Amino acid sequence: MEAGFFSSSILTQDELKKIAAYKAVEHVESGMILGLGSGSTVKHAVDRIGELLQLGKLHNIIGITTSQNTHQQAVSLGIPLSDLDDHPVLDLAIDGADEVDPHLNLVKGRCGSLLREKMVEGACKKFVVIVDESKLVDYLGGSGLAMPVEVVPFCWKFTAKMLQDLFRNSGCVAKLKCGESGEPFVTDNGNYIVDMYFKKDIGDLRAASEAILRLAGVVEHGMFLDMATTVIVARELGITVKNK
Ligand SMILES: O=C(CO)[C@H](O)[C@H](O)COP(=O)(O)O
Repeated sequence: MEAGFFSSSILTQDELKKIAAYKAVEHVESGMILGLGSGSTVKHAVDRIGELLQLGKLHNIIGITTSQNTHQQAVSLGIPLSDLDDHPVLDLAIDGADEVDPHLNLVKGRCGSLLREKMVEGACKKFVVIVDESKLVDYLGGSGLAMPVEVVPFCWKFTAKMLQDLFRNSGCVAKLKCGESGEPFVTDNGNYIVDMYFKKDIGDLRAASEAILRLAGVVEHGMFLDMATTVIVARELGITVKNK
């Protein structure tokens, strides 16, 4: 584990995200096939990669994006893009996370991009996760915030009830993710998201993952187990880098 220290006073959460993002971009080398995650933290990393390309400090990068939003951002910055069909093995992916546990397991997908993120980040040799310290938890689900599951729209209430029943011992409440006007949030893949909230630790994460994926209406869940190779945490007192 490495640590670095800032000399400044109080930093905003967005400044911490930017610090983690810039640190992650230090892992990017010319010629890499790069997975570009989604969300407000990785947005800073994508901006920085675009800037380094324009300055001529990086060359021949090919990005593979995990959401329409990141795709649009990368296009606007002139980052050359491709996809997993043409590049099934990536050198590096950079992405944020909603929760990070002490074993570097993650909850991701509160922005709704978990399926493409899991496909892209599962295909990379190195996966660098960037977070501010608010994302650190003792166990997944421990923030009390949503653990997202992408489900097919067909009879989503049935699937949500099955998910809730699966984790009744952990006090699970499953709710449909909705937009600002109350309409169902629709993913880039045309699916819905059911958010699970837990009152207690769900215990064996592998068993939980397998049980969720066995439900026919489920497309993918937001637990990223044993995938991150490095987690960069920006804290008020400095950066911490944790390696697998
Ligand atoms: O998994 C994600 C999107 O699906 C994001 O990485 C996660 O939600 C963190 O977002 P942010 O960087 O905005 O805090």
